[in-house]
Amino acid sequence: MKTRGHQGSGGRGDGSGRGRSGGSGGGRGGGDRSGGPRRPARDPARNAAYDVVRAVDERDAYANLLLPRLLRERGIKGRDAALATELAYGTLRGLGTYDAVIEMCSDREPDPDVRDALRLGAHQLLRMRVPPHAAVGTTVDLVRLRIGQGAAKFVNAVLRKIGSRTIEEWVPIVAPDPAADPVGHLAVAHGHPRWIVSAFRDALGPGGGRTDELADLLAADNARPLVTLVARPGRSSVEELEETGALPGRYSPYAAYLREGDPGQIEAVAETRAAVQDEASQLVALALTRVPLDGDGDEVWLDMCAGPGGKAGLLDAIAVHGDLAGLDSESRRAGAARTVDGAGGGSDVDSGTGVSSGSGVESGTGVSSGSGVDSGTEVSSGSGVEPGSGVGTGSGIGTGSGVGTGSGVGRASGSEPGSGSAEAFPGGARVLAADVQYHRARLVWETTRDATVVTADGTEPAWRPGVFDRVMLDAPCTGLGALRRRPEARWRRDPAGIAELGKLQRSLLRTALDAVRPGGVVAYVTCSPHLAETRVVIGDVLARRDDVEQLDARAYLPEVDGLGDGPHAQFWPHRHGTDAMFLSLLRKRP
Ligand SMILES: C[S@@+](CC[C@H](N)C(=O)[O-])C[C@H]1O[C@@H](n2cnc3c(N)ncnc32)[C@H](O)[C@@H]1O
Repeated sequence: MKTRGHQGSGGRGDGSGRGRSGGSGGGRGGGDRSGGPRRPARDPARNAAYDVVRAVDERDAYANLLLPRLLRERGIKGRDAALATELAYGTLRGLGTYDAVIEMCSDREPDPDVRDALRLGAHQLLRMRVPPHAAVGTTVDLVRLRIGQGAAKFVNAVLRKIGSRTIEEWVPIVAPDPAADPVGHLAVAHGHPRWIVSAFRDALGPGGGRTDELADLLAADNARPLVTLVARPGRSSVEELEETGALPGRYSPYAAYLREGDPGQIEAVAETRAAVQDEASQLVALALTRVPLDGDGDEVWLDMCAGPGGKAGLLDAIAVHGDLAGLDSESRRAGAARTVDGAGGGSDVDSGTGVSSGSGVESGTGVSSGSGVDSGTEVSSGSGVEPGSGVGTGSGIGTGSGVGTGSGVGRASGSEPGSGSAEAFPGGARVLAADVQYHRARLVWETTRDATVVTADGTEPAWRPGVFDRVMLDAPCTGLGALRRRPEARWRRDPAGIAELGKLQRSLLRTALDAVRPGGVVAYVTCSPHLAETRVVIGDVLARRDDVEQLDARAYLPEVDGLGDGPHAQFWPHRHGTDAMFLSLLRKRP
């Protein structure tokens, strides 16, 4: 994983001169490795952190998947686990800054394995409260054990030089002059690729794009996020989560912050009545359910890109049980909802008989002709929608019948819409959750209760146009809004990928708008504030159609300030403590 190419324009600031490494002056120190890497004998936290940083660098491993596995396999717990986590994630977040300092302090390009050890040492010296002698000593020990004596000498010399200054002293030396190149300066100072800092500045906009606010945003990206839980309405409650030590959320009526511990150990989470979900992710789903619809009916909702199921899990619960803690139902739902009158024509949601003639979505037996999901298609394992194969009645994943023979993700029995609560949405609603990837659709199936789940490509819809009352399009995106959760992600993203994603986002938005009925509403959501994935996509798609009206999304989130100038709503880590989630609400004109 290279970082330098993404950084500011360099700038050896005050010209203080390159440090000399001293020592044996080499990455590997004369090839004294004896028979491959030795087994780490001690300091399990640093060894685990080093292994994670190496794996990310060498083979593009995902730190947030690998680290928990290593901790488990090696029996690393408690303070050691916390130390390993801080070392690995902090090092990966700060790579750009540390590489600039390492470059200044080395007389040659270190070998990749040595460079990773230097990064680990630099993080301890510059951003952790590890005493310098311990930071240097433990890193040198690790290098001696894992790489060799010569490399250890080199690392010792470079780390001593790094430790001779604080991070505040290093930044002016290694980063470009902030007056001449503010973006380049912030990129190095806060360890972000330059193009991402630029994109954030653009997204913060003229009022918010002040350098100090940009710096706050980048700093928030480097802070470890709180684990936020969602208590799915009708299935769990914030009070239940509070009993486990969690604190109530700031904005979402369903949010609770976990102060410590493994969320998987919480009973409500284990039973999928609650889940880990960023607060902004909860709020964009909630906002979609709060928009009054024009016209009759509010019973069939589509989550078009549902995997792994965070928003689908909440929508599914609200659909069945109502927004138990949100706006009152009158203001939320101006449109009169039809009551569900059992199976048959005219009813959009029904339990027990599948998606049947004239109907929308239903749990139970799959998808049949004349329904919300077209006949002639099969939603099949791993391959999205295969045309021409019909919809069978074989078993889906889990119990009962699914969509397509042995292939879809189905549900054996639906509960009666609205059956869980007297305060249910009038008439109840049902969610069809789709994802193009079978394994992600499966995760949706595991986390939802009443939703019907299918593997389907949203760009080639397996459903008829105009059948859904509400559509959630949580589009595939760069994820630049969630960098604090994925420590290495910022170094992996490539601005070149945005154009390709943009095509997919436009295509999905067009089909989402086609899928919703006149008077219904679409939420276009990204976990990225990048304008090319947000406003530009909306602008391009709406420029080509006159049947869509853009709503002021902020009006449906009255509990949240600072969402921008509208009509979109943009969350920010430094303002809201959430991911930088973007929401646009679009109504199909009646
Ligand atoms: C941002 S994620 C959705 C996150 C999800 N809504 C949640 O809250 O957990 C985007 C999802 O879109 C899916 N996806 C990508 N292309 C798609 C397509 N053409 N049709 C349907 N889903 C697609 C991806 O597999 C991925 O699961």
